Formats: sequence, C-alpha cells, structure tokens
Amino acid sequence: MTPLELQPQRQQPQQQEVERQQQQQQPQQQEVQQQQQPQQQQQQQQHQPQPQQQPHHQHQPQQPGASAGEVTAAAAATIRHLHGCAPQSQHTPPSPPIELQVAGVKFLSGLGVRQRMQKWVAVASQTERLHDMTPADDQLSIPLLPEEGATAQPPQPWAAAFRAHHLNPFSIRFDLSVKLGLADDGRWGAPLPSEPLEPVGVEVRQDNRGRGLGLFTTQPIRANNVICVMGGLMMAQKPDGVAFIKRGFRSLPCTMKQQLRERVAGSSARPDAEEQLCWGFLAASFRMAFPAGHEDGRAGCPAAGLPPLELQMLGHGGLAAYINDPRVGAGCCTGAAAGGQGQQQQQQGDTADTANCLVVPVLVRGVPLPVLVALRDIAPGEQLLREYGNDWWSSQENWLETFKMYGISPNAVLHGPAAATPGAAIP
Ligand SMILES: C[S@@+](CC[C@H](N)C(=O)[O-])C[C@H]1O[C@@H](n2cnc3c(N)ncnc32)[C@H](O)[C@@H]1O
Repeated sequence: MTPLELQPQRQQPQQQEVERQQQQQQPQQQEVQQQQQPQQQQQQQQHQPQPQQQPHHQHQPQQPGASAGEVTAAAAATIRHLHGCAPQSQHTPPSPPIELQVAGVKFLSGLGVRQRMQKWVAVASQTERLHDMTPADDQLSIPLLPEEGATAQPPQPWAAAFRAHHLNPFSIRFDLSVKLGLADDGRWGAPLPSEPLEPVGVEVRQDNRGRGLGLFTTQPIRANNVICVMGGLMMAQKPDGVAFIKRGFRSLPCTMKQQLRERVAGSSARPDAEEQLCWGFLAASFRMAFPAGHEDGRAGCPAAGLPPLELQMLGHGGLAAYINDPRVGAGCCTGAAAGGQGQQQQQQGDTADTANCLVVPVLVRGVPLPVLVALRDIAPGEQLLREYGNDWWSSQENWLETFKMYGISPNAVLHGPAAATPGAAIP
C-alpha cells in the first residue's frame, strides 16, 4: 500500500461544453433506487444500519450579487435547532442558500463546488462513460500529496495523522463508495446522494470526563471504516465562517433568539449582549475547519485546489456533532467555567485520551466531503473522539473565560437551562 495518492489532473473545458456534457451525463431520476431515510435517532437511542440510497443533490440558483455576509445571514435564518445535531425534520425547508448538497453536506451558494463537480464529470466523460468508471478508483480520491512545488511544506495535519496511523486510502475509498450507494455494478453512474450519511451502531450518552454528551459505539468499528460523512453547512472560512459566527444571531428567527436568551437567563450579562454571547459560543463550538488545520490556521487543501473551508454543524449537522475532542480537563463542562474541576483532574495525573477517528477530505467526483474514518479498531462502548485542533481550542478559551465572568453555564448554552446544574442529566 502506498499512502500517497494523486488527484487526477483535469482540464478546464469551455463552460458551454461542460453544461452540454453534464446534461448528457445526468442520469435519469428513475435510475435512483428506492430511497430509505436514514433515521436521525435522538439521544440515548441505538442506531441501526440504514441503506444510503438517496435522491440526487438539490440546486438552488445563487442569488445574483449576494455578498458573503448575505449568504451566511440567509443560512442562519434557516436555523430551527440550537445544537449541531439537528433532528432530521429540521433539515427540510426552509432551506439555506445552497448550490449543492451531497451526503448531508450543504455547500453554500458561491463556493463553486457544483460547477467543480460539473467540470469533473464533463472532463472525465471525454475519455470514459461515468457508468464505466470504478467509483473507488476513478471517481473518489484522497488528496494526500502537497501542492506541486510545495513539497518542502510539512504535510497537512490530517495527512500526517493519516500516515502515522497507516490508513489505507483504497479501503477508505471503497467503503465510502459502498456507503454512498455507488459500489453496485449498474450504479457507478448514479447521482450522488443528498441525504446524510449518518453513523450506525452508536449512541449519545454522558461523557464522564467533563466533556458533556458524547457519541459512543455499540458495535465494533474496524480501522479504515468510514463512520459517517460530517453533515452541516460548508462555507469558506473567510469571510463566510467568520461572518456566520460574528453576526449570524441577527438573522435568527425570533423563536431561536428567545431560546438563546433563555439559555443565559440569570447571568450578569446585559440583555443586549446575551444573544450574541450565546450564539457566538454555539457557532464556534460546532464549527470545524476543513480539511482540519490543527495548527495556526493551516487549513485548506491546496493539493485539491480548495480554499480553506469550514463546516458549520449548528442547526444543520447530524450525530457526529456529538463527537468530543480527546483533551481532558480542557474547560467547558467541568473546566474553567465550572470551577476548575477539569484542571484538578489533570493535576491528579489523569491520563489524556487519544483520538480514534479522523476527518479525511475525500473528493467524490470533485466534491470535497468531510469523511470521518476510524484510525484504529474501536471496541463497542468506546467513545468516538476526534482532534478539534489548537485554533478551535484558543477560540473556546475566550468564550469560556467570558462565560465565567458573566456566570454563564456552557452546559446550559449547549443543552438548555435544565443542564446548568453540575451533575444534572442533560436532556
Ligand atoms: C461539537 S460539541 C460536542 C458535543 C458536546 N459535548 C455536547 O454535549 O453536545 C463541542 C462542545 O463539547 C464540549 N467538549 C468537547 N470536547 C471537550 C473536551 N475535551 N473537554 C471539554 N469540553 C469538551 C465543549 O463544550 C464544546 O464546546
């Protein structure tokens, strides 16, 4: 096995030709087999495997002249659930301004990912029919090589973790092609599914090391297994991601604003600052740099020709939003904002946990998907843990210190006022 893969070089055909060929290649809707909704189970429920045959991606025309701030404001306006794991029913209209949705990943208008996919299909089909291209070999790729001419650069942190754990790119691509419903002969040219690819054999329950609720396995997972595709809103880190966190609360529906205020009720923050504080913490908590840049904002995926992106799970994600970071005593639920119990745990020689899964960028017909992969064999009962990265933690520290100053409980902000009492069962 070689851990290095090259993204096939694709030409840039003329747009008209692209669209013409795309239309020719567009499989008929009838090709899509009977769909089964993946069950969006709630807390404490076990998840059973569900076939992932889903309808084609949706397309909403980009609003002409819409600025980045307007697109993210429109996206925030569609939020109906103040956690990263939104019930399946909340994924349906009103929809955010998206140009493409694949496996529960909603690419915001203006990113150009839909066009990227169309070009990929058009160029690929110049030499071979999509129906004849093996999904795992010809349609999916993992951009592990650094950008040409940048070989002196250290590998992206996710790529370093990928290699350190000796993950097998082919196994991952094959498993993903199966889970996307493309692997059966006769379905190689099928449309990409739009519905979420959720983890199976998992349950949400309380973490006992101060991290709030977490996602635990109920079935064994083997190394290289695709656990899920991380669902949510995909946007450019700058300016969209920043605008979403800083100003998204302004566009929220009134009911959501009211819920935000209830979650910080009783704090010493001025009422006009409450929504902003609560929203900022939630949006920062459920953001994920993609591909993961663990250090100094070194996100992005130059080898795949992508700018730094970020996935925002708040109101639009799935069960993977419950996956915690392995650090112990880092703050939040028992740390700084709850009297330093977390720090004490660390001082008492508590050993740190380590990540057992990694978000790998996989290009599926040119579409970058955040795919959660098992770094090693994971036994039933283990908690799934992934590294959030130092950037995420430095932002979290700011929020926690500010919460502490105003007497705000991070638990209450994540799960509602009933969760504010230390030791309370989180609803
Ligand atoms: C993506 S959510 C994970 C699910 C969350 N634990 C819950 O109860 O809904 C991120 C939040 O989980 C908590 N968290 C995750 N990892 C943590 C850790 N290592 N230490 C303390 N809190 C953590 C923090 O409150 C963070 O803002």
